[in-house]
Amino acid sequence: MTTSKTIAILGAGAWGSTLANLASLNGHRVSLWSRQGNLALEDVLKDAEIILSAISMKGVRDVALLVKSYPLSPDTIFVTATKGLDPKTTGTPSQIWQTEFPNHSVVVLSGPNLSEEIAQELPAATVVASKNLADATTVQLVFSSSKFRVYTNPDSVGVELGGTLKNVMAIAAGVCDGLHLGTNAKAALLTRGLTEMVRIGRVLGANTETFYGLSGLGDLLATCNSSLSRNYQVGYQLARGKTLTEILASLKGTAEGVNTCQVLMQISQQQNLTIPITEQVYRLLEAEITPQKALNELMLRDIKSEYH
Ligand SMILES: NC(=O)C1=CN([C@@H]2O[C@H](COP(=O)(O)OP(=O)(O)OC[C@H]3O[C@@H](n4cnc5c(N)ncnc54)[C@H](OP(=O)(O)O)[C@@H]3O)[C@@H](O)[C@H]2O)C=CC1
Ligand SMILES: O=C(CO)COP(=O)(O)O
Repeated sequence: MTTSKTIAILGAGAWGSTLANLASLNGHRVSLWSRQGNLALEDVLKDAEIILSAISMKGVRDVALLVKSYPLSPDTIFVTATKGLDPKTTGTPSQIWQTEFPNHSVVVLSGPNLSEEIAQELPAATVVASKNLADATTVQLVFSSSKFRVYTNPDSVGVELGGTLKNVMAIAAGVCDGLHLGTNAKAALLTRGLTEMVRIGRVLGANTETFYGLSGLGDLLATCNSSLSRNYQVGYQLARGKTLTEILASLKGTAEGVNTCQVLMQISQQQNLTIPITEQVYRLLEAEITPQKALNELMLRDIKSEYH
């Protein structure tokens, strides 16, 4: 346990509300802010020792700029729990927060954390990442409980990218299950998907090892095997013949993989990266191909060594 902290949580969606509850249960003073709530941002930020953002990617920059217009204590720690990439800069949410608040510590929180299971008090684990171990440890203590086990990691880029990149693979996994391709196909997809995540992560400055931990492989397994995942649902319903517009219209909450996939296509062109699974997911989301055609494209690529 740690001394009681004053915590502002920005974003009262599924994840922000769940994290707010975890911190409250540990005895912290938590205020939850969203555009539609009745608390004023200024009041929520006043005295905050920790500001945690669980805003969808599309709102992160606007909210960061809004927060910037209020006075903060120089010791306030930012925590970001968003899993997405910025279409404007191709950067991560933590990079946005760090750019806007260069003198503050920014900690990433990411892991296999389907919020509905955590809200049901089922056990789960996560990672808080920062080069500043003291600040990561502060956040670890805030959230740790018998139901929520929190690890630290110094590789914040790797931890953040694990949670972000797996969303694209979760769309692919949903397609795989929606087409009833079987267990072998799913194992092949997830394993090659992890290779692709590592390939992208390395050019963006992540440690390879991080992708084999909770925030990489762990989150890949959770999200790709659960119908609770919105990204998985997008893929599953595409395979069942729905259009993306129809799916997004009825989806509860945010499926970040749709936007992430577009940003990854930009990154792959800039960095000359080969990301075949992401590319097929992109073409499918753009309605350029059918799920069956995407499968064929992947199966009939040039044969090669597993290490490439
Ligand atoms: N749900 C989960 O299981 C997990 C989700 N995440 C990640 O957390 C993030 C949020 O997910 P989740 O809570 O599920 O999503 P929801 O769609 O449930 O909630 C999104 C939140 O972001 C806010 N928001 C969206 N756009 C803007 C904007 N332009 N300006 C201000 N606020 C905005 C919404 O505010 P408003 O209500 O005002 O629209 C809402 O509070 C995502 O990046 C997701 O990948 C990470 C781990 C687990
Ligand atoms: O990130 C998540 C689980 O770790 C939530 O996944 P979805 O956003 O696909 O629902």
